[in-house]
Amino acid sequence: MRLHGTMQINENGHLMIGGCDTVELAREFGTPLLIIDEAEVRRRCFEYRTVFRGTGIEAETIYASKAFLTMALCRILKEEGLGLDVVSGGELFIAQSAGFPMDRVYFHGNNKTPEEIKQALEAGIGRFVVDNMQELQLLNYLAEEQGVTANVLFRVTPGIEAHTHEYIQTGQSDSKFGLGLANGIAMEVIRIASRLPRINICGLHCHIGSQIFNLESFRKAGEVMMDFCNEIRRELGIEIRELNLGGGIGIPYTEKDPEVSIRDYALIVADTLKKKAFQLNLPLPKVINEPGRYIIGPAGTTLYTIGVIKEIPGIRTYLSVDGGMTDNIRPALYNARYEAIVTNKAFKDPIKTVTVVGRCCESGDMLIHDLKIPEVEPGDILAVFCTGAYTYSMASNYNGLPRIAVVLVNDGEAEVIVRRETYRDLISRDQIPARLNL
Ligand SMILES: Cc1ncc(COP(=O)(O)O)c(C=O)c1O
Ligand SMILES: N[C@@H](CCCC[NH3+])C(=O)O
Repeated sequence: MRLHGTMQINENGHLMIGGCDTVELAREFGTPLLIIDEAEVRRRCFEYRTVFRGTGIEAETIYASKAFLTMALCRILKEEGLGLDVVSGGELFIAQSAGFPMDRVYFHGNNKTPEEIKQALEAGIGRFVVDNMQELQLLNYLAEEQGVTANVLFRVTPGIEAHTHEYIQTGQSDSKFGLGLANGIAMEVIRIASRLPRINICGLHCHIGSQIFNLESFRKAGEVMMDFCNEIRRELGIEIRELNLGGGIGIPYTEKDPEVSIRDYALIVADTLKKKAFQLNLPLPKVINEPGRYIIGPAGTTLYTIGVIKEIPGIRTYLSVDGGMTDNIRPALYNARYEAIVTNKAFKDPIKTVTVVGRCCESGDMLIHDLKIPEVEPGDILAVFCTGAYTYSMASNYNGLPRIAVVLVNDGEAEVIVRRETYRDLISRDQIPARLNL
């Protein structure tokens, strides 16, 4: 069992995070509860932001909001000097509301609406990551209307299949994202962009997928992108100065997963770009990294209260908790694996294997298939590790379950950064047509 970030077990055998006793946190704030370890978020931001130092490559790190975004997190990211990748007007609005510096915002998405593009232009965001020809034309038109210029990166699908779950691969040619390299569409769109008055071409972007452990995929992506920079210079006479290599570094959810070193990642990227730049006589581009999971995943832990324990003799023990696929869809969606401990019995030896399930009306609502735990009883608290990324941000109200609260812990202090939803929230947007009045 791997403990993450500031986790410790105290003398009572309770799990501590950020100097707070998780058993106390469960009592004070209720469960399910997502705990974010602030020091660990900051440490990971710092690590990413400084990892290219000494490689001779200029680098910038922007956090992929889709992994988890709240206004408090925006403030932390701002202080840590990161930028922000947003994929919707909604994520942009959260950043705007938190006073995040707009010039550090990158706007992604394969189907941005005219309203979202206008919102982003008015906000004065740093970069649009243009995904397709329609968007390019629309962006130029709307920028013209506002009398501004849009700074643009082009999202390219480099034709690389990263070794990860097929639902989270994005770099292959047959993808809804980005401009194809092999079929010439990327070059064609950039050619058109170079003639559009309101488009300022800053660079290229690619993102080959998520939860990737094999760093060689990033080497290949770097090579393909540098070759493409060379072609652009040859055909259009444009020098590409910014290269966004996306996110996607994998994290160890369980002891079986390897731990990827972002130092190794930075060395591979720097080595690849330097070699290619030398070979092709190209300027070294600035590298932009876009991690989501790496920054927030291990910094998050979800607390649940154990409820019904159902033993089917000779087959299995189901241990039900008070959350499930509504606060963490990943096991159901990607067959994702997690580790957990009973936080009030952390010193007790495991004596049996159980299947941890949620409370939704779905047989697929499983959180952990085989968890070894000590003797437990209803009311014990289960802490599931590494749940910061793509959990709260993918949460739903399925089965009328209110979304869970999020608490930020640091140095023995715990503060709510997202309050728990109430039943009132569940009906707050409902309207009853007058004809249905009683
Ligand atoms: C364009 C883009 N950038 C960055 C990310 C962040 O990926 P990860 O959380 O795996 O680092 C994603 C998600 O896969 C993405 O689609
Ligand atoms: N939501 C996914 C990753 C997809 C990232 C977005 N491109 C996950 O939980 O692993």
